[in-house]
Parts: sequence; C-alpha cells; structure tokens
Amino acid sequence: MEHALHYYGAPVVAVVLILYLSLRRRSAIQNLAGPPSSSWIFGHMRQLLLSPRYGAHEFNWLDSYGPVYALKGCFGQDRLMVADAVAMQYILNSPNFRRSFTDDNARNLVFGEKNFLVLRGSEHRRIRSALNTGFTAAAVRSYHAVFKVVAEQLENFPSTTTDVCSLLSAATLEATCQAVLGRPTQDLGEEFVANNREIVKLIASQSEVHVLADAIVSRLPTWFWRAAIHLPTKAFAVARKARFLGNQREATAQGLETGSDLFSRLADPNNSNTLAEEDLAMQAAVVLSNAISFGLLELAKHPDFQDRLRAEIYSTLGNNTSLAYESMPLLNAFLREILRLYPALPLSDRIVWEETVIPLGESIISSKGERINQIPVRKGEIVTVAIAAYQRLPSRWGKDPHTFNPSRWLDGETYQGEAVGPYANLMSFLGGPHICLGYARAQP
Ligand code: HEM
Repeated sequence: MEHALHYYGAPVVAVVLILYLSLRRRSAIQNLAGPPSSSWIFGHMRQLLLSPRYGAHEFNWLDSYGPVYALKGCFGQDRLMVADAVAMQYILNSPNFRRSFTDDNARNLVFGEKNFLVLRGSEHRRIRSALNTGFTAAAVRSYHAVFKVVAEQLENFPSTTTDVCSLLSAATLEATCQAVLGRPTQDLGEEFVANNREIVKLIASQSEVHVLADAIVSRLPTWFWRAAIHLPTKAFAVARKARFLGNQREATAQGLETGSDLFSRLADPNNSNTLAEEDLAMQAAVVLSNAISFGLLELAKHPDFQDRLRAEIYSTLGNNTSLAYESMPLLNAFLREILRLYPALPLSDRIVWEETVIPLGESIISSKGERINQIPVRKGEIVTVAIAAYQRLPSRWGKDPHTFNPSRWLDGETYQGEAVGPYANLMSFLGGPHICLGYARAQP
C-alpha cells in the first residue's frame, strides 16, 4: 500500500490539479487585452502606483487598450481597470461591489470601528442626511466669508521664495475648520493636527514594501487588523495615537451640549460614530489644498491664461463684494479643468461581493478578437475605478485630454451626453452612496 502511494501519489495529485485548473471557469478578465506583465510578484502594481509622475504608465495603457483592460496585481492576481463611464457608474452604485478590505480596515484602524466612512446602508444614510444640513446652499454661502478672510491673510506672505504647498495646506485647514467646525485650527490641539499630518504622509508615501504589504494584508481577516494596532511599526503607532485622541475627544464630547454645528451632530449620544468633525475637516482640507496647489501650478505655467483670468475676476467683481461666480465663465472653466486633470483620488478599488455582470457604455474587443458589451465578474475579484484615466478619455474631453486647456469647457469640446458624477461630468468627487458630501462646497 505504502509502495502504491509512493509510485502513484504524485501523478494522481498532478492529474487532479490539471483537471481542477482546466475545469475551473476562466475569469472573464483573462479574456481581456492588457499590457504584458514581467513580474509575478508585483504584476503591474509598481508601474501603476509607484511612477514618479502619476499616470506615466496608466495613461499609455489607456491609449493602447482603451477604457477597460486587464492588469495583473501582486502574486498573479487578475485585476480589471475601468474608465468606461457606464461601467464606473454601475460599479459605484451596485451593492455587488464593496470598497477594498484594506481601505475599510485602515479607516477602522484610524477612526475606530463603525465610523461613518465605512458604514453601509441605512446607518450610513442616516448620518449623511444629518451632515447634509451643513451643505445646503445657504450654509455654503455662509462659508464664503470665512474663506475670504483666510485668503486675505495669505496676501501677507513674504515675497521671497515660499513653499506654497505647506502654506496652502495650513490655510485650507484653517478655513475648513472655521467654516465646518466654527473654531480655529489651534482649538484642535497641536498633537491632533501633527498626527493627522503623519496620516496624510503615510497615505501619500508609497513604496515596494507598501505595495507588497497591501497585497498581503488585504487577504488577512479582520481579527488580524484588530490585533495589528498593537504592532510596533510607525504606521500602527500613528493609528494608535489617532484612536487614543479620538477616544479622548469622545469623552470630552460627553459633557458638551448638542449644538448646531456639524461636530455636535456627530457627537450626538445616539450616534455611535468615532469619526468626528475634526477628522472630517482634516481630510477635506487635504483634498481642497490638492486642487488649489495644482491650480496655482497651472497658472504659473500659463501666465497668459493667468492674466485673462485675473482680468475677468477684477472686471466682474469690481466694487461688488458678493460672489459673482456664475458670471465668470473663465473661472468656471479653470476650476473644472483642474478637477479634471488632478483628481485627489485617481483610483478607487472595489472588490466583487456577489457575482455580477458589468455593462459597458462603449464595447471593446477581447484578446480573442470578439466584441464585448459586458464583463462577468466573480466574487473576490478586484475592479479598479480609474477616475484619472476616465478624465483623460478623448471620447469625453476632446483631442488633447492630457493638456491643460480650460477653453475645452467653453467651446463645447467636452462630452455633452448623459450626466456622470455630481458635477461637470467629472468623477473627482466619486459617486454612489459615498459620493463626496462637500462637493457643493468644494466648487463654488
Ligand atoms: C476639491 C475638493 C474635494 C474633492 C476632490 C473631494 C473628493 C472626495 C472623494 C473622492 C470622496 C470619496 C472618498 C472615498 O469614498 O474613498 C469624498 C468623500 C467625502 N468628502 Fe470630499 N472632496 C472635496 C472636498 C470636500 C470638502 C470641502 C468636504 C467637507 C467640508 C468634503 C466632505 C466629504 C465627506 C464627508 C466624504 C465622505 C462621504 C461618505 O463617506 O459618505 N469633501 N470626497
């Protein structure tokens, strides 16, 4: 018997494995065209996430393979890249997709479990509708005054070389805190602000180690994440600090009367959220300063446009102190162009929660030459909503999608069909149940 096992064991295992692999349904993603990958360990993740200039590879893939194509993730994983408007809308709005585990677990780690950024369904809708009152047209108008005061203070910065990015990040934080929380940044406490800066730095700093760690920990169960907070690494130390400060703040909030600001709504005793307005203000300030910094960069690179824009603003405002945004077409076009070219979130991963079929707006040709209008996906597969790539599709934005060209918004070159996203057919504010709450405020 032992003899038989010795002789036949290995061939039997090999036959079973071959049968399993050949009978297993092939992922539909494998039938799609896509760039070849030279590394099983990293797949395309280094080119996608670690390029010194965002999109150096991704935008070439977009040009070569169109809005929907296949990529390899780490360890041979199949990934679907999606920049097709219909498919993106479907993915963001369908309950068959969820945010990637790493995203949700990382948010839980920093903000505490049950924070509103990871809630789903009715609990999430309840908190969003409470927060919505802070974003009505009247509320948004009231924020303008605060922003004006902070902007005027910026005019006093020294005329020598200045680090505009850090200046802007401090200014947007100050303006957002005063507008949203009704208090200056300094009230949040130095420790809180410094720790949040560390969080932003950690999110922004990518490396091969981060890419591999993400691929590995995304497969680990939630209990691992709960235990991981005690690990002696810098990332977990920052998360521990955030949790500690959050708990401290919650204890203080117990003694506060419920007022009318957004913070109070989140501090409502019936509300089990640990993500508070302070966290929200910090995150909002980061995305706002991202847009303003890139706006300034393009103005510096295009002095002629800068002159025309300044002239429009001066002539429209004149002595008029109220904001006349609607009557400034160049300013509108400028802001849209910045949000189009520089989305703060260029990619958003989703995991397939239930097997489903993704419809496509534009049909594509498979690697076998067949025309495809839809893509079946299996539970557990990873789908990436490619926001930055969508915003550079020639079919939507005209012949020069990689160029800063605000005129495209004025001469009707941009896509005029069905609406996508909440503003100007852009996906910079994402979509679906977690669509940005502040978009009404982020654009005037
Ligand atoms: C140019 C400026 C902004 C951009 C590009 C932007 C973009 C985004 C994006 C992409 C998301 C989705 C994140 C995700 O689910 O992974 C988001 C969510 C959110 N944003 Fe913004 N945002 C901006 C400004 C603001 C401002 C000023 C506020 C508030 C003061 C704000 C409040 C929020 C909130 C509360 C969410 C979470 C919504 C939810 O989970 O239901 N945003 N934003």
